[in-house]
Amino acid sequence: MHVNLDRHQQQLLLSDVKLHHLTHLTDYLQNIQSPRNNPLEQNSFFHPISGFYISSTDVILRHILFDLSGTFSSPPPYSAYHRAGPRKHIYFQPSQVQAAIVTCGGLCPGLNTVIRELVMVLWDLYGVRQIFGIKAGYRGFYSYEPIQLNPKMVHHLHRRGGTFLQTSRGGFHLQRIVDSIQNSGFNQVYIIGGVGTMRGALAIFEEIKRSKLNIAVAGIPKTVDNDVGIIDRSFGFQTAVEMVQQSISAAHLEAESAVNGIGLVKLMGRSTGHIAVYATRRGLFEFLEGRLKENNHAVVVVAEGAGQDLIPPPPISSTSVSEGEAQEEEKKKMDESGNLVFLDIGGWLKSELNKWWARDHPKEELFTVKYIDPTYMIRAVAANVLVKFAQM
Ligand SMILES: Nc1ncnc2c1ncn2[C@@H]1O[C@H](COP(=O)(O)OP(=O)(O)OP(=O)(O)O)[C@@H](O)[C@H]1O
Ligand SMILES: O=P(O)(O)OC[C@H]1O[C@](O)(CO)[C@@H](O)[C@@H]1O
Repeated sequence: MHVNLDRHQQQLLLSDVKLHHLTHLTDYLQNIQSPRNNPLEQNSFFHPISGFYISSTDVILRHILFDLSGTFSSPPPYSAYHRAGPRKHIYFQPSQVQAAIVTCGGLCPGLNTVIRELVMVLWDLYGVRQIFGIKAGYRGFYSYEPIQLNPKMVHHLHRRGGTFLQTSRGGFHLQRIVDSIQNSGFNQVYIIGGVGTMRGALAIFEEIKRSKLNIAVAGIPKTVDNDVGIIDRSFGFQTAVEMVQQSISAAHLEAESAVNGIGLVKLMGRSTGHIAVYATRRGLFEFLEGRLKENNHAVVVVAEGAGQDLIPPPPISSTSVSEGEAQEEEKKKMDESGNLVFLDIGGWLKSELNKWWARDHPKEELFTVKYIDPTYMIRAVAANVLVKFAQM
């Protein structure tokens, strides 16, 4: 990007933009059918207006904030990605599409809305009739019969939290999954999930490409943790933030209604946010001291991944454990997908706060800590806005 600024004129030239290549079926399949007009052209209810279709020159820049004064210049190249959305020409004949939809990982508000919109768009706008739900995450590809979906089945889904298809962690066996996709005749696979799920989707796609299969894979990122690269946030994030407000407000009221009251809230988000907490932890007690003097109450919000190295691990069942037992203990620290299972920073912090008060305030002043852990209430709710989807 070249920036040339003077008082009368501002000129911004876009160069040095690096468009990341998005592998297309035509990149590795020779005998692919020629593209056909999008069936939306013939749809009696939906008339695409000019500019509706996304073309290969529509891009989205990775960074959208720039300092044009040059004080904090960001070196090129500037990453750009293809935009998702409906194309004027498509490569699959809708009558030959067999679509599979799967949700993996933890819950996030809006999963059901995405499932519903996928089914509705495929069915109503594109005329696809073979749409299947894969039960319980990646393992569902090889462990359960697919569920055939239609608009009637998913009609009310957007009003419900959770995932109608169920979800799970672990169970990622690449070859079994790809074999099952192939044996079931799926040629469009929609994979909804977080960062782990997206890694899995990429591995599936790489295998499909390596085997030169005519199967499209679409990863639909969801995250309440904000830990999926490239995207700033996904559907459901706003709902989760809104849900948190109730807990923070409850913590605030509890704190305000006590003498020297502290409301403590633990929030999900894996390690997201813990850097900020690390940066401030040394001054936490000093900060609270001042806050209580000034306000008589305080609210502390702590990220679930914070301070893990400070919390003493739970005692190992026996002092002389065998190697096998020690390995079992190690495994308990990971969930089925290999994510670290966090120790409870909230419970530990509550007890540390009480100890601090007893130690440093010998005058027997009143002190209350109320700890709220809204963990699953934040994500196990319906999304507050409809997530609209119109891409294929
Ligand atoms: N590197 C990886 N390669 C292939 N599959 C993976 C990888 N990491 C995780 N998976 C699989 O992806 C699925 C979801 O992963 P995980 O449980 O970590 O949740 P997630 O997608 O990160 O979502 P959440 O944010 O809710 O944790 C699991 O079935 C897991 O086995
Ligand atoms: O459902 P589980 O396995 O308890 O997962 C909890 C984790 O899932 C998330 O809610 C979503 O990734 C994290 O914020 C949290 O650490």
